[in-house]
Amino acid sequence: MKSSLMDNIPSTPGKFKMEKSIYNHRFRWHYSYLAKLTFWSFVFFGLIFVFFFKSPASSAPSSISSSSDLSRRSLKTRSWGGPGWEKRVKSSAKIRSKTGFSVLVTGAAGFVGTHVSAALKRRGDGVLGLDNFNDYYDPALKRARQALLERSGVYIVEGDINDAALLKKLFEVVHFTHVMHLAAQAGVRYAMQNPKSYIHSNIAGFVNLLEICKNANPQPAIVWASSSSVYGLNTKVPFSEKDRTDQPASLYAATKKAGEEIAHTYNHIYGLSLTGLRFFTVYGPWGRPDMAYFFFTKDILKGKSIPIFESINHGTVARDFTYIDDVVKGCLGALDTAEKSTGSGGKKKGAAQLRIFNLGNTSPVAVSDLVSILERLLKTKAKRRVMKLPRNGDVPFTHANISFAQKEFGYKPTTDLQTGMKKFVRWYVSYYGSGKRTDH
Ligand SMILES: O=C(O)[C@H]1O[C@H](OP(=O)(O)OP(=O)(O)OC[C@H]2O[C@@H](n3ccc(=O)[nH]c3=O)[C@H](O)[C@@H]2O)[C@H](O)[C@@H](O)[C@H]1O
Repeated sequence: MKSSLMDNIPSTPGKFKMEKSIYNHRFRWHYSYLAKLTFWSFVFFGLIFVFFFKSPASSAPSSISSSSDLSRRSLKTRSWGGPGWEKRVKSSAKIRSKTGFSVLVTGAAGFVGTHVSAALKRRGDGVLGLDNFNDYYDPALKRARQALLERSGVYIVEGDINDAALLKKLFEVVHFTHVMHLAAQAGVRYAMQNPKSYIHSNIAGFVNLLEICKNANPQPAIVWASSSSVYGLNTKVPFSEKDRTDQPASLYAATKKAGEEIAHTYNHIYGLSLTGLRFFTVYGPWGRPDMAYFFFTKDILKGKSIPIFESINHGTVARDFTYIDDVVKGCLGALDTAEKSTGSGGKKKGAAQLRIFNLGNTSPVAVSDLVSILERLLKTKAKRRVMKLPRNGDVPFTHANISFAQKEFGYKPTTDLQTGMKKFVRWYVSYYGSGKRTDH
């Protein structure tokens, strides 16, 4: 008898210890009632599930909808999707001049991204930003840059370049003519601490973006940030685009070099127009706190000692420091001379443009001279701690030959380190005060 009761009642049998003969009818009634309840509960929760996971704000291709992804997405409310969001995206990307572009700027809350976005917007291009606001350095600075851009009409979508669904959606909402791809894991030395972040952003993220661009119709032209670090252990100076770049000294450099090779592949197979820009130690207002000139400034003001690297036999370590406004001009020049991609819907129709340019200053300065400039501007003596260049991926010097960029789009840097640092220090003091704040 017990077994038949168990057969009939699928759940919590202990609650139903009753005599079959007397309660037979009641049982059947309970059973059918429970079955209906269970059925409608399934329908109800099923509808809730469909509503939350299949709404436009969270639509994702099956490739990324593993259970862990789903739970992560359900915990973090999507910050994109919906009619209001699409309206904002369209308005930000709207071209406001006769010959303007519609540009997706990845890494728009980053240092170079913010300046480039503002410059494009100023001249009437439509600009939509994308940034994941990661905490590699103080996200508050990225938020402040975002606020700055918002005031000039640039909206930054919060998301990662690895998010295929988001990128796809952006290209559905806007027919971007250009992509200015500046999102990356930056920093040479940090690659030893967090190597995976470089693979995630600089390789996987770049490929993800190229996959979306190759399928877009029309395909955009892409200008993206490579790095002077690709020259690695090259000793021929000044560095020319024709020089060898097969000896990277850091994983950061290796991922940027990989990006250049990946760009070649997408250009070759799919007809994407691709221009890589090798930036040389870019500095200026709203800069990156992980860079030496930035934390030297902070530490000099605080009276903390600063490590100054020197190469073998007390040789100077030098950089071709390049001021942000000059780099922005280079970025715009590259965008303006970028030819259209030739493919559509993932198919190549003809040969497309593939370029690499150095964007440097062509006058390297020793790091110890940078410190002297900062001392003068800050009116404070630095506590110098000179030390041997650690084995951290840093190279002893960089020096750009910029004749190719000059020839192609008239690139001509005009700001020397003294002048540029003056502007940086003025911004730094107005933003952080003269050294008391410690939150960066
Ligand atoms: O051109 C690039 O493509 C790269 O430029 C930048 O790298 P770098 O040129 O290495 O700049 P940065 O770290 O400011 O060090 C400057 C100098 O200070 C020296 N340095 C550094 C730290 C220290 O404690 N002491 C020191 O002497 C150090 O040895 C170096 O000589 C970007 O960070 C990078 O993301 C990438 O864009």
